[in-house]
Amino acid sequence: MTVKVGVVGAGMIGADHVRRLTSVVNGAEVTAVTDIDTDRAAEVAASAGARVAPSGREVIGAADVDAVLVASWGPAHAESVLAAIDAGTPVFCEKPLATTIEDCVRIVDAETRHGRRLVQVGFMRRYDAGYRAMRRAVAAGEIGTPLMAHCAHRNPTVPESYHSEMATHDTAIHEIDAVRWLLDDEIASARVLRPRRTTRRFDHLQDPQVMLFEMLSGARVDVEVFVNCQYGYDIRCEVVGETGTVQLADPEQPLVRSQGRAHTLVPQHWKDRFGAAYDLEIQEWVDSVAAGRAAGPSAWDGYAAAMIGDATVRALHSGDLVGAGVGDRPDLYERAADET
Ligand SMILES: NC(=O)C1=CN([C@@H]2O[C@H](COP(=O)(O)OP(=O)(O)OC[C@H]3O[C@@H](n4cnc5c(N)ncnc54)[C@H](O)[C@@H]3O)[C@@H](O)[C@H]2O)C=CC1
Ligand SMILES: O=C1[C@@H](O)[C@H](O)[C@@H](O)[C@H](O)[C@H]1O
Repeated sequence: MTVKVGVVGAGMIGADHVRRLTSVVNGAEVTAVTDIDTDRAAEVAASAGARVAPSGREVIGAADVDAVLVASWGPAHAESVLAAIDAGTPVFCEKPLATTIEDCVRIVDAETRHGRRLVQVGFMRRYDAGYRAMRRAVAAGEIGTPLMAHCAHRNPTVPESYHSEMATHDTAIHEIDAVRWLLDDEIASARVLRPRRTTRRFDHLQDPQVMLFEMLSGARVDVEVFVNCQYGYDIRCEVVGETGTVQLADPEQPLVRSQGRAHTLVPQHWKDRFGAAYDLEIQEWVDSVAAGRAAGPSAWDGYAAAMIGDATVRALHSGDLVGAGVGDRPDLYERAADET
């Protein structure tokens, strides 16, 4: 079966996913593309030989669309995801699932009423070979009971429109999901430390930030977010257990020895660092649609990340310890131990 995909949002990552669906992934074809920027939609649709649709309404539920990929701006995600659930259409939604808790709850409720999972959220770390190896090591008990995790998320620079809350909602949201999944645990509370600010920042931006999470098990997680680190895109993670540690491996790069120096390259962009993970994420999504069973990060994971994100932002502003209050996972979202 070839899965016919309709795309809502053809910006930077939307266009990259269209390229991926068209020339990397097996078993998929892009049939329709929409974007509020109609020139952009036309250009990206042409690159895939797809039709241009005037809005999401002409994509979601259309006869030539088996599944929908949502890569519009965060505030527009909920409308498309809810429309897809209403049409009974599988939907891949880039992170965040939605930008308000209320919309995340609406999505979880709609999917629960539907009775079958349709939504996958774009937390691509779960498809990265290094993170998968770490999760296998933790799950196999190789490091004993996890006690702590240390993470860092560094971007070289961000545009001026990036503000302090985005360090959580846009950036650390990946670590929030990754540690819940790596440790098979839930985040219970958050605190945020404000280190000395880099001078290479905008006045409105607290950068870096250090987020401190306590898991329900009592394990502690620290996440450094530093989005103007200048030197590259650098993602780090180490889980410390009772009898050992497991550390995220950097993607393989050649080590060059030349002119008395040894050096290797640091990726400059998330597209390069996680390119293979995005490929696998979209391939596994297409495969799950073809098989008729949703897998991967769920709407519940998107909701949980939003709850924890809100608590983290409140902690940033107040300086207090703030409870996340995620609550119990509904039965629909219980997952098999080997699932992503
Ligand atoms: N998983 C990951 O690592 C990444 C995820 N993202 C997420 O992907 C989403 C898109 O990000 P970018 O591509 O970087 O942004 P972008 O600004 O390049 O693209 C967003 C596109 O959505 C369009 N759009 C906005 N509202 C729309 C609507 N109602 N209907 C149709 N199109 C609409 C805009 O015109 C724009 O072309 C965001 O949610 C972002 O957080 C972005 C980068 C990396
Ligand atoms: O999702 C992403 C961006 O939206 C975000 O702005 C970056 O900080 C992340 O590294 C990237 O993975």
